Amino acid sequence: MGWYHLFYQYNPDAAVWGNITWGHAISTDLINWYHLPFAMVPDQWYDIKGVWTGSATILPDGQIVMMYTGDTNEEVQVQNLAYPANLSDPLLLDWVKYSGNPVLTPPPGIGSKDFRDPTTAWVGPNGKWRVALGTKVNKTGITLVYETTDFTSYELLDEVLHAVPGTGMWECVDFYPVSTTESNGLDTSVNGPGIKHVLKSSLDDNKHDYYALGTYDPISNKWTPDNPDLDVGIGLRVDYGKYYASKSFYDQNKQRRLLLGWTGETDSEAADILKGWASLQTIPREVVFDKKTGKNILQWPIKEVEKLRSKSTVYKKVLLEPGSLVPLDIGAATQLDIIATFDIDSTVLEAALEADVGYNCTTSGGSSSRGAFGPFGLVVLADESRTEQTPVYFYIAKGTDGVASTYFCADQSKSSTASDVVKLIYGSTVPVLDGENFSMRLLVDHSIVESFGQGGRTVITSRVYPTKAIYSAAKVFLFNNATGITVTANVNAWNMDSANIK
Ligand SMILES: OC[C@H]1O[C@@](CO)(OC[C@@]2(O[C@H]3O[C@H](CO)[C@@H](O)[C@H](O)[C@H]3O)O[C@H](CO)[C@@H](O)[C@@H]2O)[C@@H](O)[C@@H]1O
Repeated sequence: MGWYHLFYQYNPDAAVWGNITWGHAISTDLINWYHLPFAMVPDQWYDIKGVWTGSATILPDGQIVMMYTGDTNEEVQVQNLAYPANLSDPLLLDWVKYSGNPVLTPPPGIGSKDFRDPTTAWVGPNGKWRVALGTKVNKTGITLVYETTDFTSYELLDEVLHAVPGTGMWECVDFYPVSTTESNGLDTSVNGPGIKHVLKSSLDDNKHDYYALGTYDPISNKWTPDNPDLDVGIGLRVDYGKYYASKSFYDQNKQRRLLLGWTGETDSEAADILKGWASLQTIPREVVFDKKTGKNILQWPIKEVEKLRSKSTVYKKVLLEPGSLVPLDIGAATQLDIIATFDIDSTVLEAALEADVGYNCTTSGGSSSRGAFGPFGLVVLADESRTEQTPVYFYIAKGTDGVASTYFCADQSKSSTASDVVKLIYGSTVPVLDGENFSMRLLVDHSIVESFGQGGRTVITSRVYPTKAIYSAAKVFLFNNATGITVTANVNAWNMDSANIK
């Protein structure tokens, strides 16, 4: 009926985790939101210690089944059901917990605190619904699958969907198909030729979201990664910054798969308590398979965010000599959408024998550390003298084998003069194919910078806490700190209006 519903983990009592309740917000465009009364509170023995993560499944007859983890009075993780009290209410204000809860308790061999976060259900080859859950046995992260016809009684399938030793507890598992040939998203039950499946897990041990592409055989209920060296939890990350417990859903009206993610704070808990809130939802992202590389997903801010764009400033062919810094005059630079491309003379790169072998964003000296072919990119949330700044950049390294690798990094080391803030340098490699220039898109919004490298092949979410580079004092620069290449930049920057949150 035209509304997107977001249900989220919320503590009504404090800006720290606890008393977990289901917050509820609605939107027609996923950008402007209305907060509604809580959908569910911890008030039953089977969820009194918390109404934890769950997922909705919309059945063919329009019924909505909500399955969620409850933390019981004895701190056992169980799975429960809830339904909208009135399906014809477009706001879905009231939720009824199923009288037969819990519908699932930890099976033999699974710890009572290691059994949570049911996925949206999909239909198996026998017509039965399948639901996946995260768990661990010893240090092996595992996805279990249950089958059901009515969502009230379940059978655990013998085969686990997937398991990866050493990855620990898998939280908020997400499992969905992507088309390798079409650009539209797919409903969760779709499978067949031209389809790969993404398996995503949030690793409790290091609080990062990992994914891998693979093939799902519904007969054996086995998912096999395309590249076992890049398996779930040991390979690609959904986001290389502060980003966790993301979940996707299929937007049937616009035939796209959308991803919502949680970004916590990287300042102190005391600061969160003082300001009275903590954590953000990132701008929703559309997810597709990267047909060019065939090896990763692409994440891109939903089209609707562009409605917030106001004044546009364009810079064409800005020449960035080695060591240069160019201010961009775009007014108050705290709410921005910036797209920038960078061209280099590739013959210089080809002629080089090796450069920065073993480069790593996190252990590098950041944006001020100069190499032959990087860093170059944008500096955002900077004050005039750049005592505070958040650079986002590319860095090209060349191995002894002559192969060049490009890194996409975000450097928070000088993002704030405040002392109680984590200031890491985030990032990873990003595939840049022959003939492509280097491209990035940044969404800047006061204390968050969402950076999308090469069309969303590598994504980094940064939380930053500038004290000087705020409001009209916030500036943007182009920079090239490489010693061996001149870079030509093209930029389109939009100042962004605020979203309406009511
Ligand atoms: O709210 C519970 C749901 O959230 C998830 C995924 O984020 O689990 C989070 C988790 O950690 C929270 O509790 C910790 C204190 O016990 C706290 O330190 C942390 O900051 C919180 O996010 O909740 C469980 C239980 O505490 C813990 O094992 C997780 O890491 C999801 O799995 C839950 O459904």
